Amino acid sequence: MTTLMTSSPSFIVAIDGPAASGKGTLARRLAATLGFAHLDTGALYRAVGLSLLRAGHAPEDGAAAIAAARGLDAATVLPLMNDPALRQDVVAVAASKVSVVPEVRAALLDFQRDFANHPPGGAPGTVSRGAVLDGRDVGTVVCPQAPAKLFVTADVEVRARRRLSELRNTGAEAIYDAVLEDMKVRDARDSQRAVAPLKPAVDAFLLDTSMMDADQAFIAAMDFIRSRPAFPDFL
Ligand SMILES: Nc1ncnc2c1ncn2[C@@H]1O[C@H](COP(=O)(O)OP(=O)(O)O)[C@@H](O)[C@H]1O
Ligand SMILES: Nc1ccn([C@@H]2O[C@H](COP(=O)(O)OP(=O)(O)O)[C@@H](O)[C@H]2O)c(=O)n1
Repeated sequence: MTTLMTSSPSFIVAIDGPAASGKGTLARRLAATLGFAHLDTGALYRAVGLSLLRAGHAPEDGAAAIAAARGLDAATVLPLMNDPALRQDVVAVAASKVSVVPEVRAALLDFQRDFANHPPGGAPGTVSRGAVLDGRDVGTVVCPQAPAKLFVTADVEVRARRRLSELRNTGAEAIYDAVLEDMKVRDARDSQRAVAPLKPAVDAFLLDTSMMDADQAFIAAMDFIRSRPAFPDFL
């Protein structure tokens, strides 16, 4: 990852979209190509959901969710990012329930903004020249000043098939109808909540990946990012 000792502003790529639209796959590849740091903001909400489930609380328990979100810091969250337990469907559902609570969202905001503005480099104490964050409200709330915003989507049936094969590849037992239904309920909850609902930023580039493979989505996203006036000339 590129390191930098100057104080040039971080170039932020904000990627939002519904479940299994391909935003995480795209964000990881963009970050690797550009030499930027990557933050999967959904993993923060999943970490709150998972800690509630592990402590035996219902995901609807707002007070427990607020306490869990306030207790997360970089030292606890970053090692959790690759924990396979975060990827379970039950954790995704819990994440979407805790993410409705405004105090939970507020508790996670500073961490996300700090990551975007001071993205960590590959070695301790270094920073990257930019950051790619993916989630639901990165372009609208977390980093509304980001020079490159993308809204990645796909038909819900396509997304359900993608998530089904992803779950089955991890050895989980999953049924298409149940995955599709869960996804519809989660999409509705994410889009209809009062605070930071899932929606494209007004200046977001809309990328419908229903008929695209991951390579085609990557090429379209890179073309858009390179076309942004603030795109750094060192890349
Ligand atoms: N454009 C694409 N076409 C087909 N499959 C894709 C595409 N992008 C991602 N996938 C696959 O779909 C699944 C969900 O992608 P992911 O990036 O995790 O979505 P999200 O982060 O939006 O939930 C993964 O198994 C991934 O490999
Ligand atoms: N920036 C974000 C990211 C995720 N979330 C919530 O966290 C849940 C899990 O997010 P995710 O990105 O890990 O989910 P997938 O898109 O991978 O299925 C979402 O359904 C949202 O409810 C959010 O509210 N805001």
